Amino acid sequence: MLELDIKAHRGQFALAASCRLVSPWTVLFGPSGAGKSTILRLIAGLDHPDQARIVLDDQLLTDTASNRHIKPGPSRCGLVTQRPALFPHISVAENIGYGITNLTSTECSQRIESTLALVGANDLSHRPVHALSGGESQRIALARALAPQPRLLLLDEPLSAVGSDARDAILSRLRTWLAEHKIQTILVTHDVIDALTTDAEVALMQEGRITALGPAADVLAAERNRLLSRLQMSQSN
Ligand SMILES: Nc1ncnc2c1ncn2[C@@H]1O[C@H](COP(=O)(O)OP(=O)(O)OP(=O)(O)O)[C@@H](O)[C@H]1O
Repeated sequence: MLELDIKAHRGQFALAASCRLVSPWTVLFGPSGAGKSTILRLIAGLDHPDQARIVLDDQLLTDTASNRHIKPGPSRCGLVTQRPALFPHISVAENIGYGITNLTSTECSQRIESTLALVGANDLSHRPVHALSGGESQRIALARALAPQPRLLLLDEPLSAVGSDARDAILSRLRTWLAEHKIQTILVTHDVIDALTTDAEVALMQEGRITALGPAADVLAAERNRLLSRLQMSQSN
């Protein structure tokens, strides 16, 4: 369970979010500029809040009142941003192995291989980073965040440049793997279908606030109906 109570300002934008995410897989949905990326960066500890208390199960990640926080990095959470920033001077495999600690080199190689399989990218293992396409870079950035097996994973539109069939396959494998490893995950997506097909708990964010939280079919009922009527209109034209 992830408990959030966060207040922050960015220029004119005010974020004030208070909620308890109990589902292991939450989709954070909302219009552009609602504050989705901002809240993920605050949870990851990369930005300073005005005030925050963030607790993951029994672990206090941030508490501004007592001035305590766990520093950003794999020991706090994994974060995949919209624009993957891979290390350009090392190989794909080395990028993925970067955050892995406490494993022998054989175990580390196995972990890299199995993580590459999860994102459907075993053939990219020895590629130089500069030779990756946008979608391939996103897969490797996702694998790099998964490899240390953090307790919390924050995914900000991680597969937006990957085609829909491949994305569905990766998300489906990922759901199973995350459940097996008990990794709580927040996924930001603009895609209603991603949220509906993964049967997610959805947090709706609008103007810096969480305005609804519940099963995708309830929270996204209006979006789903809009999508269906667009499909019907396109079929009748
Ligand atoms: N450093 C900053 N200074 C001023 N305004 C900022 C800053 N960072 C973010 N904002 C503003 O905060 C708001 C929320 O931005 P954020 O990137 O979190 O939205 P988002 O929901 O992730 O949007 P999108 O879906 O387009 O990625 C936006 O209006 C943005 O312009």
